[in-house]
Amino acid sequence: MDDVQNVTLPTIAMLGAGSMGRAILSGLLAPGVQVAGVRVTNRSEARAAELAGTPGVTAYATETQADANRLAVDGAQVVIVAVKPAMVRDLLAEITGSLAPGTVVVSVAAGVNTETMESLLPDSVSVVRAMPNTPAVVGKAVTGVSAGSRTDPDDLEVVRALFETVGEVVEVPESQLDALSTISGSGPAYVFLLIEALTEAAVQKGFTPEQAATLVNGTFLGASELLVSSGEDPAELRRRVTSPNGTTERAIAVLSEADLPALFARATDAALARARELAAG
Ligand SMILES: NC(=O)C1=CN([C@@H]2O[C@H](COP(=O)(O)OP(=O)(O)OC[C@H]3O[C@@H](n4cnc5c(N)ncnc54)[C@H](OP(=O)(O)O)[C@@H]3O)[C@@H](O)[C@H]2O)C=CC1
Ligand SMILES: O=C(O)[C@@H]1CCC=N1
Repeated sequence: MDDVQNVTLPTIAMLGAGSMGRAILSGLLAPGVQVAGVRVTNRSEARAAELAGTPGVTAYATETQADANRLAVDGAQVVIVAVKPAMVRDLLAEITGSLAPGTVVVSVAAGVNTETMESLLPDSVSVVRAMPNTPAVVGKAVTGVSAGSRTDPDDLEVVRALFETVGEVVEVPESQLDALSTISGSGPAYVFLLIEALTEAAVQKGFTPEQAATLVNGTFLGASELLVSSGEDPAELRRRVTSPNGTTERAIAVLSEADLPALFARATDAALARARELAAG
């Protein structure tokens, strides 16, 4: 991701311009990324209209143009499906007749597996699943990608290049993609929850909301950068903050009572169970 210069991508159709669709679009439209063309569809006209003015983008709203999705995929080499999981099957049924042989359909939808999607599309179309996360907006996504049964290495390379425009890409077997989603797909929400909680504690201690945001956001950013740039074990970095018999030790003792590893295991198990419900349709 550090060098997205000279990336050339084929014509892409993005179906669904919600949180995730727009986050991916921000990477595709970044300087240095050459895309043969970008077509975007969205159900509501308001969001499509916001994007319609973007240079290089053609936007359609299904609300006002019934064949918007079919128009967008016609001639596109890569189709990104970024609607809610419950809508994926209907959307694929809608576009199946408009896909050219060799098109790569990439779904970012949680749960819905490639076998289901392949069964709804022609044999000549390859299906890939991707699980990005919202830091794509700032070029810091982590995206898991998994090939379907009809995906050849070139297809996967295109998908990798596409998601590298918004961050890092990790290839995993599809059997692990829902688990990956519970970690990095949902992960930004866990981090924001921790930030919200620590900010609330700061405000309770008398800091203004602005001061609290500076203290907490700066601490998360600084700690993350320290972790990544030092390459050290987070447990060791934590120990360096925790002076023997000091203040942090008391705080960590309280936090440890909550058994955070067990709590995160339960939370991610719950997310995984939901992915399986979504897979069932
Ligand atoms: N949010 C996240 O962090 C992540 C989400 N995902 C996946 O991304 C997908 C989208 O999630 P998210 O962006 O959060 O959801 P949103 O509800 O924000 O986005 C979905 C978008 O799809 C549009 N839409 C609905 N039906 C159609 C249609 N038939 N044709 C074209 N557009 C349509 C909606 O339009 P309207 O303006 O009318 O609502 C909406 O803008 C989900 O499958 C989710 O599992 C994956 C990884 C992370
Ligand atoms: O909550 C969801 O279902 C999606 C998938 C991962 C992140 N957001």
